[in-house]
Amino acid sequence: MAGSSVRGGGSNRLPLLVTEKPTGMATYAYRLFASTVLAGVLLVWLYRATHVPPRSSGARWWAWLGLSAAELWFGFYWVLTLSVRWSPVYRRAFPDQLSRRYKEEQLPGMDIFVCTADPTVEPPMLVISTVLSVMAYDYPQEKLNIYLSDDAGSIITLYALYEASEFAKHWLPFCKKYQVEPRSPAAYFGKEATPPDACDRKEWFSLKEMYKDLADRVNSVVNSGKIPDVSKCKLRGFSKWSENTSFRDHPSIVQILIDGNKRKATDVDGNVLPTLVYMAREKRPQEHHHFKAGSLNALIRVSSVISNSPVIMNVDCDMYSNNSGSIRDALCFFQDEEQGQDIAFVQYPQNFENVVHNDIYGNPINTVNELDHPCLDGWGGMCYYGTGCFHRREALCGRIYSRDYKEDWTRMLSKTEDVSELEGMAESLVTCTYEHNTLWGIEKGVRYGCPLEDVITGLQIQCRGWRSVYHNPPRKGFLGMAPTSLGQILVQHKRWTEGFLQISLSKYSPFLLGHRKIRLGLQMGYSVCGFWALNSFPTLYYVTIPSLCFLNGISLFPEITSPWFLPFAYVAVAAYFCSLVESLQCGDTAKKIRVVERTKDVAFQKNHLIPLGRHRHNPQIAWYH
Ligand SMILES: O=c1ccn([C@@H]2O[C@H](COP(=O)(O)OP(=O)(O)O[C@H]3O[C@H](CO)[C@@H](O)[C@H](O)[C@H]3O)[C@@H](O)[C@H]2O)c(=O)[nH]1
Ligand SMILES: [Mn+2]
Repeated sequence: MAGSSVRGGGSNRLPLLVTEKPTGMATYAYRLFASTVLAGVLLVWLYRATHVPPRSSGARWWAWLGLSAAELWFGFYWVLTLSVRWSPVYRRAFPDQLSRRYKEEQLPGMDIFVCTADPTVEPPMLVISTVLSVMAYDYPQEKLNIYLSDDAGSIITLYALYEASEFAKHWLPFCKKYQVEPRSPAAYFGKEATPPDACDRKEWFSLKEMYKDLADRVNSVVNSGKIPDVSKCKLRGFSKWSENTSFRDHPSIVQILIDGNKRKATDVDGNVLPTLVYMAREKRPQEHHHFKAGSLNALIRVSSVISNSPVIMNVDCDMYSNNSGSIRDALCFFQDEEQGQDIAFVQYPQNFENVVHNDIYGNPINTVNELDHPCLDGWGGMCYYGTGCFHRREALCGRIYSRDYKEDWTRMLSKTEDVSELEGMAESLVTCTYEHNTLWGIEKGVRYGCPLEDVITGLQIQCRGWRSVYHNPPRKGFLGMAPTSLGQILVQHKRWTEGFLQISLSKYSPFLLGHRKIRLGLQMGYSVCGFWALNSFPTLYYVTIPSLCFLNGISLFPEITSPWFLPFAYVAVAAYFCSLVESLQCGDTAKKIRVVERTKDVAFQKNHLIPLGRHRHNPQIAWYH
């Protein structure tokens, strides 16, 4: 793919990042092809306009009218899709250069947010495996701060997190010593049945055993619904739950499980551990909580008094870090002197671990990951889709981009020593009423009031002058769970398409909100998803009406011997052929089979990890190999 490339960094230094474009030849060939299709589309429109049957032909006239409208729509939609084919860019980061340029102590602090909402569909073991995977990033531990938002306000999740904080003391040094990948213990032990050569066998088995014990303890608490009394003495937070507490009605709870500042918070090798915080914002039945957007905004505020790092990363609890180098990769973008100034966020693709190569439901979304997103990036604005994304805190909190703004990457919060004072302060920021009459959810933080809050948030950030980039390294940054049954897929797609359509038809449409603020290509790029749902009407019309007319002897298309037949045939064949080639190039296969149940190690899963049949996307399959 590499054609021309733009280098970042100072002119006499090696770059932190390189931006590559396809070769000139490939681009011109595609554009030439696209113009022939455009000519075909115009001819189809011309045919429809010049061969309208007389009004008196009744059904034929009506069918003709509908068909013309459908073809007009398809043509318009195809023009929109040109924007996500036009000029892809591919980014490469050079973390080695980052470490050459900056000493470890000069690297910025990093706040990582994990969201969970329901311990029955997102089992605590899944949540803490994700938490452990992000705690184990290859990054100075004293600069890492992990926050878990629990929208279920579940004491069991806090208990699981407490267990995870103890296990981390063994897991983190082990990961570092043996360069373990991936660093989610569930995914790692699920994949590796025996110790790799580099590992000390005894150490490996004892760690695996320790993990099994942890899973046993957590799962037995999940099953009994009661946490052991001895654990209760260990954390102040446990006392916040009372008889009347429910997930819809409870006070705010902030518990710092590991205080990275404290000397005693060290792993078994004596290295500091990352800060680990549990948060359940206050919930009252009469107050709206704004779902995930509300919890992300609460996390932004809580973290602002505990660590206030200039970079924030967020993941869903079912999406673990699969690459311990992602933080350093992302920093190459923010810290590049030439290209990084105006970057607000770096979005990683959504990849799934539970799909097979020939997935029938198209879950791997290969063309979107390999082509659409690089094109959005090419227009200066990859969208934000809610997980696997690194944000500049200032941009997320509403700052308008200006050339003179210089980020102070090394800023540190002068921390209050007293942990319970800090917790109290943080708790006061996540009460139900805190956001009343503020700009939270409007101009600040993640937007409220729309099913795709993340996409609008990203668009708003771009409208404030910032740019965003897409990074898709060979070793995937994050792996999540894809829905596996037709029912679940339909529900998810309905939510996405509805959400996108709602945006496109509202005042937040990329054409209105982005007018003169983002490039036309990007507005069109957003609209590809935005208007996707509308395709269903012309498609339904196209597959039913002409067939019905055909059965009744009403002709709507040119005779095969007529020259007008050519544009119809060409447009159809060219469009399908092009999308087949694209899919194959992006890693799809022509074969499609169903996601298969993984039977490997089922006994291990059953006994030691998550009770099967709990995860919402995956009722039949345990969520790891
Ligand atoms: O009230 C809520 C509801 C959800 N979540 C969390 O939000 C995440 C995503 O929710 P989920 O129901 O799993 O939605 P998906 O459809 O799987 O998520 C996709 O679509 C969402 C809406 O665009 C994005 O926010 C997600 O990042 C993206 O993975 C999960 O971690 C939940 O725990 C909360 O924290 N609070
Ligand atoms: Mn999900």
